[in-house]
Amino acid sequence: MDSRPTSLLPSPATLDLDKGKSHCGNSVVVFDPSVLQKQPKIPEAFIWPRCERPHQPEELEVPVVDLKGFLEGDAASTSRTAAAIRGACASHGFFQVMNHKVDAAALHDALRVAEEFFELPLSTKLRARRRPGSTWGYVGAHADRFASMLPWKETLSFAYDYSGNRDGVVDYITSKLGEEFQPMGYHARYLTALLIVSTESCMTTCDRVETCMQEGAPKELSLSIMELLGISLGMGRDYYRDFFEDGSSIMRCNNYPPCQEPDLTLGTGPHSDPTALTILHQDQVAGLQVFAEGKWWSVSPIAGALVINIGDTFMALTNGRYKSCLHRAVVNRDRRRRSLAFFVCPQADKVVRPAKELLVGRDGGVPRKYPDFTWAELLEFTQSHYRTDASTLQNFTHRTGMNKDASQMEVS
Ligand SMILES: C=C1C[C@]23C[C@H]1CC[C@H]2[C@]1(C)CCC[C@@](C)(C(=O)O)[C@H]1[C@@H]3C(=O)O
Ligand SMILES: O=C(O)CCC(=O)C(=O)O
Ligand SMILES: [Fe+2]
Repeated sequence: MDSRPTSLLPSPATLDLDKGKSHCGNSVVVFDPSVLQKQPKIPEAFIWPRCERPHQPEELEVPVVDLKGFLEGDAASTSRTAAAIRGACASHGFFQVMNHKVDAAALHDALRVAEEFFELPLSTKLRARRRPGSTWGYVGAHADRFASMLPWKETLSFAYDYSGNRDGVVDYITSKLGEEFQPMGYHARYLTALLIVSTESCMTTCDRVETCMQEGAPKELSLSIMELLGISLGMGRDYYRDFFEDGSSIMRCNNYPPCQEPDLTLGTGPHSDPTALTILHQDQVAGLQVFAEGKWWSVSPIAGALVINIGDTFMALTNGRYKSCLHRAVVNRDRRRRSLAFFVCPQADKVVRPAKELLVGRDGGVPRKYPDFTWAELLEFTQSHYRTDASTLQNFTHRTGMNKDASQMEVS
């Protein structure tokens, strides 16, 4: 007889939250990785349809771009880098960057800090759980929002304010977990700063935190990539840098525990990121897969490199010239996997609209593919109305009635 748990309740690995219901009407359940990772049969809710199930694909050859020359102002190196990025973004939107000035020790520390959080007892983590509609906080398997095809992961997310004020992170952690967790709050603040800051290895950790906070350096890597994207599109280096300068981004730590039936589930389901750009640090355990040329490919970690991918919002800004590509994360039997995703987003109310230079083709005007929208609108759609997948932008367009003749819309 099949002893598979049919639901998440009342397994010891799960817990009723506030005896409540989620906003979609399901019992609110959470999963405890310390129990679930040892269960020989995973609960039904984590099983994905056969057509979505993972396999071991070949490696996708994505360009590994060395940022050294560009960051030092070398013109020849900058145009080679921009050309490599142009090729990747026009086909699948994925590339990796080396010599990005985020030091390896800082990334290692960031993963360790995230791990410290994920190893806390479930009841403690739940004190920091994300509230419906918010991007902040701890989430286990998205069981508060969805009832089936649950992802085999837990996440901790923070809004990342480009103004350089990260005290909100400390306040959030201490208000949810208690004053005794203030050091972890500072670690989390440190973590949000580390991923995108230029640091010098001789500085102590404290010095680095202070530098991040005082000089507002944390946004530099994402804005450097925006410069390269601008150059690669012939828009000049400042165009997207300026657009994203006051951005409102999201930092997310993902923890994918081991799973005894890894072939039946997914760590993160197939989706395109709704955001503009994602900077991803994976630990040394492979798991990221990209759908290109009609099949799934692996994008394995390269020591020292960060994975960059274009999201739906940047695809819309380029009227579809640069692609936001379907990807997912798989899990495995023996090793937990961790990743840090920095989702770069425009300021919430800024209108996302392609520049007129990108609406000119060989034979004249090119019709608009997407309507004007704001990041606040698209974010609200993904959090309240639609589970992010391959067609988020398309469905967002239809749902909001913005599919009126987009080609007639005003251009900037
Ligand atoms: C705005 C966002 C929604 C998600 C987090 C950020 C950027 C990526 C989105 C997500 C990771 C895409 C896969 C599905 C999702 C539900 C997840 O598995 O976490 C998405 C995030 C979310 O809706 O919380
Ligand atoms: O963990 C990964 O490798 C990818 C996660 C991802 O795609 C996401 O969080 O959007
Ligand atoms: Fe993603």
